[in-house]
Amino acid sequence: MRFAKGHGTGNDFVILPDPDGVLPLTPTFVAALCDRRRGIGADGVLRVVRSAAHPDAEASAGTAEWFMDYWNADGSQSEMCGNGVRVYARYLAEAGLVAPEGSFNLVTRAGVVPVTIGEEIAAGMPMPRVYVQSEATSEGRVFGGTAVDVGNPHLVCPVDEPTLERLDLTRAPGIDPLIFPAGVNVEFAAAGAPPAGADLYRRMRVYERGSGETQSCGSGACAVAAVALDHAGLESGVVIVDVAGGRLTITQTASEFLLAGPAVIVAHGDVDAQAIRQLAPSF
Ligand SMILES: N[C@@H](CCC[C@H](N)C(=O)O)C(=O)O
Repeated sequence: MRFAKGHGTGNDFVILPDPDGVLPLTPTFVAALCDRRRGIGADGVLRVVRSAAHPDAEASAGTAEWFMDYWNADGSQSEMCGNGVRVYARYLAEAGLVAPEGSFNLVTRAGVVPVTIGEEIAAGMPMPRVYVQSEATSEGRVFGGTAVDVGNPHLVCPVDEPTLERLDLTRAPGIDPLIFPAGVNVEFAAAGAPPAGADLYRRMRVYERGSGETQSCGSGACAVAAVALDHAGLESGVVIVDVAGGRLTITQTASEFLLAGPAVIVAHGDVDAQAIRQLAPSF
């Protein structure tokens, strides 16, 4: 089975080219593929499939040719993956499936996302909805936070820099299942001085639903930026969000919420699906 490997600010993905939607992907197979010792290893899987060939995207096939079929490392699916969109776009461009520069639309489970390819890749994310206060718990500490929907669910907890540094995210933070019945991605964010050209600055760590602590989460950075702008009373602005794997720039205007940053493809190869199947017998 052909695959590529790519990442956006250290958020890494196995990319499976499957234009006609014939690969019988299952949660156990995806989890085995993402296993960092016995599989290829990744935070998630991006199946590259035509919208017309996937039941979750058929309705948008007239608007956009390609569908991002995103899976978390544990085999669950999510509505949105901001870094996934950007890495997927880089893959399409390098494979000659879209123009190497310029804009096109990509279907996701959270709707159609406009993407612009240049040195960096920018995704026009769904407008965030900042909706309720909640809490996360970690190592017996309770952190107040704000729930944000960016197509997928997030809980953004402001912390100071020493706390951010010390947090143990090897275990999932506790969350309120009544507010987040389908789980939630939890971001911890510390404020700092904005670099030139930015209105606000945050450093962020994230525990992703279905993947654990990752080096970056694009939709999480958007959620952090949305809360930062909201708390600052700004309806538009540029927010720089630094993550372990690099820097993301989020720009809110009256009509757009843009997520921009690097996205690279680092490898192409063949994976032995039979060997993966032995880890995941139901494939
Ligand atoms: N890393 C992604 C988000 C992936 C999905 C998330 N784990 C979820 O379950 O919602 C990003 O870059 O946005």
